Amino acid sequence: MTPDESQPEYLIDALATRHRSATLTYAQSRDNKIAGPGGQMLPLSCPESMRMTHWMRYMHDAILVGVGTVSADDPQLNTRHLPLTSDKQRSPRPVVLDTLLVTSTGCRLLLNYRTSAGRQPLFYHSKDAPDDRREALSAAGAEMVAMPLLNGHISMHAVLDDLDQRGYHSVMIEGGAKIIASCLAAPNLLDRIIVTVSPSIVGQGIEVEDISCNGAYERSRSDLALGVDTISFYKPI
Ligand SMILES: NC(=O)C1=CN([C@@H]2O[C@H](COP(=O)(O)OP(=O)(O)OC[C@H]3O[C@@H](n4cnc5c(N)ncnc54)[C@H](O)[C@@H]3O)[C@@H](O)[C@H]2O)C=CC1
Ligand SMILES: Nc1nc(O)c(N)c(N[C@@H]2O[C@H](COP(=O)(O)O)[C@@H](O)[C@H]2O)n1
Repeated sequence: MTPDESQPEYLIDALATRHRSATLTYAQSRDNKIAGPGGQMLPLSCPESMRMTHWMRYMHDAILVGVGTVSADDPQLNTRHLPLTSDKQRSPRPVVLDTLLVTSTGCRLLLNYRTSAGRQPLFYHSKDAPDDRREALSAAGAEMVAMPLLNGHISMHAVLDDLDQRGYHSVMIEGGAKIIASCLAAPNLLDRIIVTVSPSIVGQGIEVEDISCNGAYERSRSDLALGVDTISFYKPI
């Protein structure tokens, strides 16, 4: 089953992939916040840009978040805002970076998989993660992949390489703040960055870097107005 509307042309162009392609994308306020105080999830995207985000999910093989995002938001990472996508395979494979395997076995990603409402989540973790956590998450439905750590973190390049070898060539990276910072710090990792900028001012909250001030990326096309939001597209220089 496919959505009853065609994929937006600007996304087909913006997501044109080569081998092993990574898109970093998230929603932020005008003052660069992606969440409220204490990591509280914020409804930043307007309905039109949220729909675009779900189109992006639909157009990638896998979707990656950090464990901080799973703990704070309990996300589903599916394409439910698109019409007629009851075929769960139309959603990208969920991927979680969880160094010490602290994810709750009751999280929605695992619950959806156990109830046949979502794809099996893939968890990347440290080889030193506790055995009992690995066993618990595995029993709850997660597929587990142990990785060596680089400066205390799982290497983003190693994860994308591993996903590529598993057949997940295009990966949409949604956050959160630490994952975004790691991606921006890793040379030659990202093929593109697509940021939804809401007109809201959040004040206190979790902040991300202003990409337009990052010397490694430049605008790849002019901004797009979607509802009340602005979508900004960047590519590596
Ligand atoms: N507005 C938006 O579009 C989005 C907002 N968020 C927000 O972000 C917040 C969560 O962000 P964070 O707490 O920073 O957690 P996070 O989601 O960035 O996860 C960070 C954790 O991932 C693990 N990790 C493994 N390898 C890593 C690597 N190479 N680099 C970084 N982390 C690695 C570590 O355990 C680390 O503590 C939540 O409040 C959530 O609401 C998350 C996604 C999108
Ligand atoms: N595009 C976008 N706009 C917002 O306003 C958001 N708060 C987010 N958050 C991201 O989406 C995840 C939730 O996904 P589900 O709705 O549960 O499928 C959340 O964890 C963030 O990654 N994104």
